[in-house]
Parts: sequence; C-alpha cells; structure tokens
Amino acid sequence: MDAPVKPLKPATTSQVALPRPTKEEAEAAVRTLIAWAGDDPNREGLLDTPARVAKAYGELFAGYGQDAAAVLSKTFKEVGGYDDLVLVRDIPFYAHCEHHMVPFYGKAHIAYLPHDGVVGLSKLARLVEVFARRLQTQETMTAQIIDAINENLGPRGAAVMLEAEHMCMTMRGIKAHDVKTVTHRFTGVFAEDRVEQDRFFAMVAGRR
Ligand SMILES: Nc1nc2c(ncn2[C@@H]2O[C@H](COP(=O)(O)OP(=O)(O)OP(=O)(O)O)[C@@H](O)[C@H]2O)c(=O)[nH]1
Ligand SMILES: [Zn+2]
Repeated sequence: MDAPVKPLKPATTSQVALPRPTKEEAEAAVRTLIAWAGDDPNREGLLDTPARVAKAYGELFAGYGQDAAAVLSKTFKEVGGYDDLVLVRDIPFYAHCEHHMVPFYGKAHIAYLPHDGVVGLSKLARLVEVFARRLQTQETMTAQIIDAINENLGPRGAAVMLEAEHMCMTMRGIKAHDVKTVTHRFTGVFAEDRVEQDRFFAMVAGRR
C-alpha cells in the first residue's frame, strides 16, 4: 500500500507566491487523478506513471523557469543597414489551455520592423516556447509575445499571429473538429498602417 496522499499546499492566484510542491506531492496528485479517472494507480502499468508525469511536466511547463528578456538579450547590428520587415512564420508550438489543462497547438507568425539591429531568428522561436510552455489562453500568449518583443527590441512595429487547435474543443465539450482559432496583435507601424498589416497577412499566407 502506498503512503496516504499528502494534501497539496493551498493554491493562490499568484504564480510567483505559489510555494512549489515537492516531487512526492506532485506524484501523489497524479495518483489521485488516476483514481479520479477510474483506474487503479497501484496496478503494474501505472506504478511509474506519476513519476513520468511529474518529469514530463518539467518539460511541458518549462516556460515558468524561462525569461523572455534573456532570450532576446543579444542583437546584431551588422546587417548592411537592413531595417525592413523580418517575418518568421510557421513556428510550431504546443501549449496547455489554462481552463482544462489540455493541449492547444498550432503555429505562430512573428514579424517586426527593426529599429537598432536584429535578433537571431531562432530567438523568436525560443520566445514562443517561453510562453507556450505554461498554462495559457491563446489571447494572453499573443499579448505576451508581442509585449516581450516591444520591451526588449524596441522595434518600429511588431505583428504576432497565432493559429491553433484547442483540444478542449475537439476531443471533449463541443467536439468541434478542425476548428482553428486565430489571434493577432499589431503594434507601432503595424497598428497605424493598414498597408503594413496587409503586407504581414500576405507574407504569412506565403503570397510574398
Ligand atoms: N478565450 C479563450 N477561451 C478558451 C481558450 N482555451 C479554452 N477556452 C475556452 O474556455 C471556456 C471555458 O468555459 P467554461 O464554461 O468555464 O468551461 P466548460 O464547461 O468546460 O466549457 P465547454 O468547453 O463549453 O464545455 C470554453 O469555452 C473553452 O473553449 C483560450 O485560449 N481562449
Ligand atoms: Zn480548454
């Protein structure tokens, strides 16, 4: 018989103030959920599952330990004076919806108009990871990505679009398959100029 499940520490609304439970407490919580699902956490096939889930959470929610400012800290100024639009499109991401804790996944498209140098292209994909690997809403994630770009790169303009499928809408609930949710936000020149917005949409669609 396993030791009785220790109670989890009380939840707070603040991510920062929340005391981190121990690995043993996390594993006990997984055992509780297995039993809640209707299975026996003590049967052989499930014995190692709580430890695996706790370990997987470290990867799936790694974003809490990452810092957008650090990801965007290095810029390059030697780009031949290039200051036109840079678009990195089709960045794949996997996030978890904060309502049901099931995945939503899709693609992010990020564009910016450089002001004083450019950032390494991989860093924009890393930035998406920083915010995807948390409990999220698609809207919050869109806003966090563009805010981080503005705060750390100070571009003349930025544009972010996310297209995602929410599994809480496909495998449960309304069970609406192939539904895509699209969010986008524009700042700076992109917010002011419809021509720039249209250029962004055309480039995201691969037409330019
Ligand atoms: N705006 C927004 N809603 C989301 C996101 N992810 C999931 N949701 C929605 O969150 C809502 C939660 O609604 P509730 O009525 O509180 O929960 P529920 O009874 O499980 O809702 P149903 O999914 O309709 O069964 C649902 O409408 C989900 O589709 C997201 O990223 N953004
Ligand atoms: Zn959901």
